[in-house]
Amino acid sequence: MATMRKVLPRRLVGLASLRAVSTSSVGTFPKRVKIVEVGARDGLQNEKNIVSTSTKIKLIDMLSEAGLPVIEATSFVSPKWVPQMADNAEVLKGIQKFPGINYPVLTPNIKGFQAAVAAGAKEVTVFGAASELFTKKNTNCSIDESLQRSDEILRAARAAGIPVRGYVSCVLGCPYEGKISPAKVAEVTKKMYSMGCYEISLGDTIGVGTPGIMKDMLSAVMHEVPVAALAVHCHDTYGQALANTLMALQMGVSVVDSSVAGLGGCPYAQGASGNLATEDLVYMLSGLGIHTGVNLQKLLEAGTFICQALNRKTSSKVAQATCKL
Ligand SMILES: CC(C)(COP(=O)([O-])OP(=O)([O-])OC[C@H]1O[C@@H](n2cnc3c(N)ncnc32)[C@H](O)[C@@H]1OP(=O)([O-])[O-])[C@@H](O)C(=O)NCCC(=O)NCCSC(=O)C[C@@](C)(O)CC(=O)[O-]
Repeated sequence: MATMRKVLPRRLVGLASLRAVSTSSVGTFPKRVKIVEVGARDGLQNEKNIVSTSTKIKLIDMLSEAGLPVIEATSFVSPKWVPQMADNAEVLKGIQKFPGINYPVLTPNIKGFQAAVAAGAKEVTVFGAASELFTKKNTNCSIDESLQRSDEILRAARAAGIPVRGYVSCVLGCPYEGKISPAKVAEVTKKMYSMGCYEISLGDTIGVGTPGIMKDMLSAVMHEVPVAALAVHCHDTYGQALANTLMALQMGVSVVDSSVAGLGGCPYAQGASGNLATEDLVYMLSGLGIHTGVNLQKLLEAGTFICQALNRKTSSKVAQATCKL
């Protein structure tokens, strides 16, 4: 390694180590992981300054070039609540649709679903939470009402042949209620699954979880919902996102949400910081010999592009390491 450092610029040392796939036991890790890239939606929704539509479109096109299999494109929420997503239809219509890549969009109610379909959405995502107070702050309703809204969308989507993904937020803690019981997470996740969500992403919305809490929560949820239908979505506020994700992988989860450059945060979750950086996730999975289909170099370019557009430093450790020549 010391020799490599002398010969190769630091940027390439990192990339070279990616090729040195670990031959040690990977235990029960999945052979493949599907990455759901949420940077263009979760990453940008919290930005105070409005990002131009053309920048959003270019970012998504670059992420498509990098080979991400699922890219959340935007959300059809109320522009009064999240002004940054007001150009949802233009973004969805403007992006290149790569064959084999899904571009789901968030829909909070039937109005959002209808607007999404009119703009050409082929997949939508409903979102709820395991916390009453967060649900109220985020969508101005109770958990039950939120589930009813999701159910209405699921019925309409079924009739239109549109697959629906689901989110459950605050699975490892809530900014307003604090601790959330694994039983409550399991209950809400089970309801969403029974209503017809093909996959449910469990969100550590404010990034307070640690691997032990992730294990307890997932154990409870996996009693109710098959692990093949679960994903994890970790914010990195306390630097635990990669460790929490690794725990989930060891427990059989093979779908992981992440955000290019570690962008992210929910405007209605006080204290929420960025997501797990996709670059860091891809680097770790690659080192474990787990297939993602993502081209790290192109992903890094997408991260550089959006950070320059936002005039901010990347939160990805891999991007930081590979840029300092
Ligand atoms: C759910 C509502 C709409 C309720 O908001 P409300 O104010 O109770 O709704 P309303 O029905 O009274 O409507 C208010 C206005 O919004 C309009 N409206 C109503 N719906 C829509 C729509 N779909 N699209 C466009 N416009 C809409 C509606 O027409 C009306 O307009 P007005 O008559 O005043 O001119 C609102 O609370 C909302 O949009 N919330 C979304 C908040 C949000 O986007 N949060 C971030 C996403 S969740 C997240 O980030 C967490 C996650 C997923 O990443 C996972 C994790 O980390 O845990």
